[in-house]
Amino acid sequence: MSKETFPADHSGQRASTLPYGRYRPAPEVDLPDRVWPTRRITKAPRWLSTDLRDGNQALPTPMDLDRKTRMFRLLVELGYKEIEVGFPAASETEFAFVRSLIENDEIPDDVLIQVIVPAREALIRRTFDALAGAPRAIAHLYNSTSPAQRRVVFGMDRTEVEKLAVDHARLCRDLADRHPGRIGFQYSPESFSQTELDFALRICESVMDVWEPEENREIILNLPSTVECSTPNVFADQVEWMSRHLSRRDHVCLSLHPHNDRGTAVASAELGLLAGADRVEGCLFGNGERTGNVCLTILALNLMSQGVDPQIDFSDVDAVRHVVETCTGMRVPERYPYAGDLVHTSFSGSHQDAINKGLRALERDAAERGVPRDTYPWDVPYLPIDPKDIGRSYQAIIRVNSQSGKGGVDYLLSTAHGLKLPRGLQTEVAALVQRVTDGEGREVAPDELWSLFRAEYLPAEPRTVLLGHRSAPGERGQTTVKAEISVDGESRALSGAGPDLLAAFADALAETGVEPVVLEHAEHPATLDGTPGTMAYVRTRVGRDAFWGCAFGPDAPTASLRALCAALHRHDRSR
Ligand SMILES: CC(=O)SCCNC(=O)CCNC(=O)[C@H](O)C(C)(C)COP(=O)(O)OP(=O)(O)OC[C@H]1O[C@@H](n2cnc3c(N)ncnc32)[C@H](O)[C@@H]1OP(=O)(O)O
Ligand SMILES: CC(C)C(=O)C(=O)O
Ligand SMILES: [Mg+2]
Repeated sequence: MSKETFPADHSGQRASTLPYGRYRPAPEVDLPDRVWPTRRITKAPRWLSTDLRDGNQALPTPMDLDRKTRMFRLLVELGYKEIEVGFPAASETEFAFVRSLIENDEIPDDVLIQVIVPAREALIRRTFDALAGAPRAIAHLYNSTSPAQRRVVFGMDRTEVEKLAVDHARLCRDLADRHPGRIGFQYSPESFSQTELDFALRICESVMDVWEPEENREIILNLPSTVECSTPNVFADQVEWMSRHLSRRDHVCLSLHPHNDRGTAVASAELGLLAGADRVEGCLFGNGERTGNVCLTILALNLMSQGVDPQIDFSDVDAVRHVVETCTGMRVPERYPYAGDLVHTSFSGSHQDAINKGLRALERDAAERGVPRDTYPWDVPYLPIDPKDIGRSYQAIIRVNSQSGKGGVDYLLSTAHGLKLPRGLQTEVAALVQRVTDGEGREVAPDELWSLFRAEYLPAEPRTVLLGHRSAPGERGQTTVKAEISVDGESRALSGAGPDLLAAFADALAETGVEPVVLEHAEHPATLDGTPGTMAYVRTRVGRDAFWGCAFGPDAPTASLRALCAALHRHDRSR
């Protein structure tokens, strides 16, 4: 036994040349009695889709009027009740889109549109112009608050930035008071996640002093991680701290707007909800600035996977993906949670085996308990949810390459062709397929797998063909058989006896010079090329070797005897 320490020390791991010393860790939040780690998410938050704003502003080619309209209709259909429809002061297209929604009566009564505007007078006035005639809307005012933004973008100190927010909040209120419809307010201290908490609180409080939230006049305070810059637990601390310190909390809807710079926007949103947030802003499939906004699809389906109703209809996630890809010109990658092409697909053998067994167990248990399969509690290894629940078929769940094993092969042959291969045969077919996948370094498609199987085990023209047979009970419980076969085109009549029909046929075949011994036999009802009948599998020893053969027939006896002939055919071929 080696005297080396185990686990091996990592002294061989070298310091990188990355300039990590340039970066500072996110400050910790002083919140020793934080409660978010002990909580659970038990209901859907309020959702806001910002696909038409943050998503749109991040596209190489922003959506035109038609695409924006298509996206808006999709969001309504999915069940979003708060939709940020744009930045009307940004461009003619943005302005025209808001106008078209209002003028064409596109906004259902139970849907609130939101429009964003920075703390700049001309842009605020233009934004309210865009809202003319809207019975209800949310005006979303923002300005950045972090030290870096105060210093380099605004060249202002804290007091000046606070005044910027307050003055423009006041303008929003004046314009809203003159608007005939009902305008709600949202304020975002942009770059909240990089802002000192005491300043974020102070500026939110000052804006609230202007907007005066009260019973039936809620305002939304939206906490963006404009740039995600800490682990999600730190973000959760920031949110809990704000939630606890805000005055008028009962009249504030606390909203989150996580970006995904560190790849943890989903975790940040989830922990932020535990920390007391009421609402999440994000985009379908995580579209948005840089690495995107938090993905609304993942958040919703994560809830579903925990037994919580997300209140958004992702029952056909591929259709949603199609519309989003068409409207944005962006592609959802293969490994994207829930919606990527490969995320419900398994190539590796042990995964396929477990999925195959898990799906069969589910079918069996549901049937035994008389519960419809689609409502039976889901517990299939390697599949966090039933792909069918989000409108995906099982077709691509298992794909066969050199990493695959018998479970995968069995799954494909059983789902596509209704075969129930005996275990030993599964192993053999898997090895046959491996020779192609490994040898040629490629995947074998379901149709090719079927062709390979048929060519090997279901020979169209076996050497020995069963032309007919009759069986009868014989002496001492034996079965006798009279069979007519042709070998290499030459007809022969044979007879034999044995403990069952197959053994009797094997006995009869001895007259042809072979002496097969039936080792295993299985059969089940099946349909081949549209014809109903029986599929049979026979493993027989001939000499020192054993061979599987399979055959289809109109009835079980015929299929079984033909399967024995198929096994002999393989024996002959092997010589
Ligand atoms: C984090 C976010 O996603 S916020 C949303 C950002 N979305 C967008 O920027 C998309 C739409 N934007 C636009 O169309 C344009 O940038 C416009 C119309 C808003 C403004 O365009 P311009 O007037 O040419 O200004 P530009 O964007 O180049 O510069 C921003 C100016 O506004 C100031 N500013 C930026 N944000 C804010 C804010 N929230 N409140 C007040 N002033 C702001 C900057 O300091 C800068 O001022 P300066 O010109 O005195 O230096
Ligand atoms: C909420 C707004 C201002 C935003 O998109 C952000 O901060 O990321
Ligand atoms: Mg954003």
